[in-house]
Amino acid sequence: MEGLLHLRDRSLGWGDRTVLPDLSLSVRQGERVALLGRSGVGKSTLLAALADAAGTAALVPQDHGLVGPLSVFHNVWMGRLDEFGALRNLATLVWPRAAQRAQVEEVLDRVGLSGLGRRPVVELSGGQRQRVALARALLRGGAVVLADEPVSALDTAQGADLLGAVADRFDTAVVVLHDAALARAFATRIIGLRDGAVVLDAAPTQISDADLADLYR
Ligand SMILES: Nc1ncnc2c1ncn2[C@@H]1O[C@H](COP(=O)(O)OP(=O)(O)OP(=O)(O)O)[C@@H](O)[C@H]1O
Repeated sequence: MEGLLHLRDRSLGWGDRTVLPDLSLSVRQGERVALLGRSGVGKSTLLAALADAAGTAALVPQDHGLVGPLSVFHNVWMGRLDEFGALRNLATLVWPRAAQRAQVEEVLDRVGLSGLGRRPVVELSGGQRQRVALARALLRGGAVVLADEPVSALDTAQGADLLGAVADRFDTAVVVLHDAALARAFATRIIGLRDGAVVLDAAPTQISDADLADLYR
């Protein structure tokens, strides 16, 4: 059965450089996938291909994809820009309505950034920026989220809490993580990449700590 996100016999890479040759992967509706593997193995490359396959999805890029000089409010509201026309978006940029502010404040509360809506993103810490990027995805919502190390700058408890928010908000998720414990707690399926291939693909309960450690050797 084809999945919600489906790649078949794809060679993924950049320019003439192949990173993941002959890759086939399906993500089914309702799955929460944790993508693990060493730095440079191709996790972001795979996520980019899944974003193309998804067509529409909430995205949390590794570099957060925020506009530094703009406020937290405006960066979070960007998650919903595609729902409205240019004029309405311009009006929101200049003079946000109370209801819009309230919607943004609700997701800011959820990520622990209450009251920071007016602050320019450039004035935030790395962990706060990461939470703004998560808040933007939570506001956007939708069926699928694709997130690249969305909690890497947070402590384990905060990371687990915010991954819980992601799990509550999205039916299907593919999340690059580097913390094996967080991956076990969050995921219904762990996919491990090594040497250009998927070498692990199973439920967390079927995967040993030694299997996970092997990914990083
Ligand atoms: N935009 C790009 N243009 C060219 N090469 C790229 C680009 N992005 C990644 N690469 C290359 O593709 C390979 C895989 O990178 P990728 O970012 O997918 O790895 P990763 O597993 O996500 O790494 P990390 O954990 O460090 O983020 C690397 O060799 C990298 O140099």
